[in-house]
Amino acid sequence: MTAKIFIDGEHGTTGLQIRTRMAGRRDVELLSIPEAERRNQAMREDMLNSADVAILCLPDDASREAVQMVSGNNKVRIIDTSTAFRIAPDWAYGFAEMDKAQTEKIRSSRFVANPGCYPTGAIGLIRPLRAADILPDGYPVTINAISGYTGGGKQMIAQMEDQSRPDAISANNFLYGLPLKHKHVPEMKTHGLLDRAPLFSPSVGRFAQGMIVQVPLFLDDLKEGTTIETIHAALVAHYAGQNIVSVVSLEESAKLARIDAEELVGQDTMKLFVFGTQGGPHVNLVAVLDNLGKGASGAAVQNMDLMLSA
Ligand SMILES: NC(=O)C1=CN([C@@H]2O[C@H](COP(=O)(O)OP(=O)(O)OC[C@H]3O[C@@H](n4cnc5c(N)ncnc54)[C@H](OP(=O)(O)O)[C@@H]3O)[C@@H](O)[C@H]2O)C=CC1
Ligand SMILES: CC(=O)N[C@@H](CCC(=O)OP(=O)(O)O)C(=O)O
Repeated sequence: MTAKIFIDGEHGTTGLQIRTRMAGRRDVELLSIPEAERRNQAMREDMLNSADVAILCLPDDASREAVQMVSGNNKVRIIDTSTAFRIAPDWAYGFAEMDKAQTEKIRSSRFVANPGCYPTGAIGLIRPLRAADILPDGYPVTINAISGYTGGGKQMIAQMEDQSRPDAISANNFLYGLPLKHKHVPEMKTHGLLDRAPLFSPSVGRFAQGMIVQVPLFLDDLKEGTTIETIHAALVAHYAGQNIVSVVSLEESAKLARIDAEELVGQDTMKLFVFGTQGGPHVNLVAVLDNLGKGASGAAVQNMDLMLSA
């Protein structure tokens, strides 16, 4: 059977990349609204209620409004890429690899919240260490990250690419989220299984896509006896049996002089690394992903495929 899919926000950054990933597929039929009508409420409502799966690629408020539009419809299933429902208890968090039970939750859920791009890296690194009791209660987790500028959607893309705009950004690399209240912190805390909100400092570089997320740790403050090897082994065990998240071997990581934020551009996978020196006091956990791949559009398609396999 062909599943009807409607991408609300199909002409935006995330929506367009989902459409590209669906091109040529025969198992799905894309319902579509012309770009000029993208904010036409009646057309959106009609499409939302005609779909088997609706993928919302909208700002938070518009996502909430879209969910309202299908409130009388108990057939359509929703994948929301915004921040609106990521810690809502009746929504499944769409990161299948974060936990052994998550695949089934996504498969059987009507409402799936696609994770944020930075949280995919951060939760991917932190949650296995919390689940294995390596990262103790109260540990002051810090998360530093750099994203390609497409992470800021159409507006930031224009600000970075069109220097004639009055609001053009000329910096090649900038820190933001300076009040330390980024919208991703609640989901990092909840799905990272943290008892204390992490301190998150994001940044943007002058490259379109790609991302590095770092979680540096002091070994002395982790579970007694923790080493770079035990951390690496916990990550390897956590991600065994799937092929989306890979953990790079310690030997391979030790040979690297640099990590490239653009390494996985165009791919829907994520790589995790554990850096440090054997016997040393610190480790740096690092995730590399495409903000629009496993960080957004690629993850949405993975979630859709799981839902359609129910
Ligand atoms: N870019 C990224 O890397 C990631 C994005 N996300 C999330 O995905 C969602 C979409 O982001 P992104 O694609 O980057 O954003 P864009 O700004 O690139 O695209 C958003 C699209 O939604 C449309 N839109 C905005 N408001 C409404 C409305 N009220 N009704 C109908 N359509 C509307 C916009 O139209 P118009 O052109 O008229 O404004 C645009 O086409 C956001 O919630 C974002 O947080 C998640 C992970 C990563
Ligand atoms: C570079 C940049 O601006 N990134 C965005 C995060 C990406 C995004 O749009 O947010 P979600 O992942 O929550 O959907 C931000 O910091 O708000």
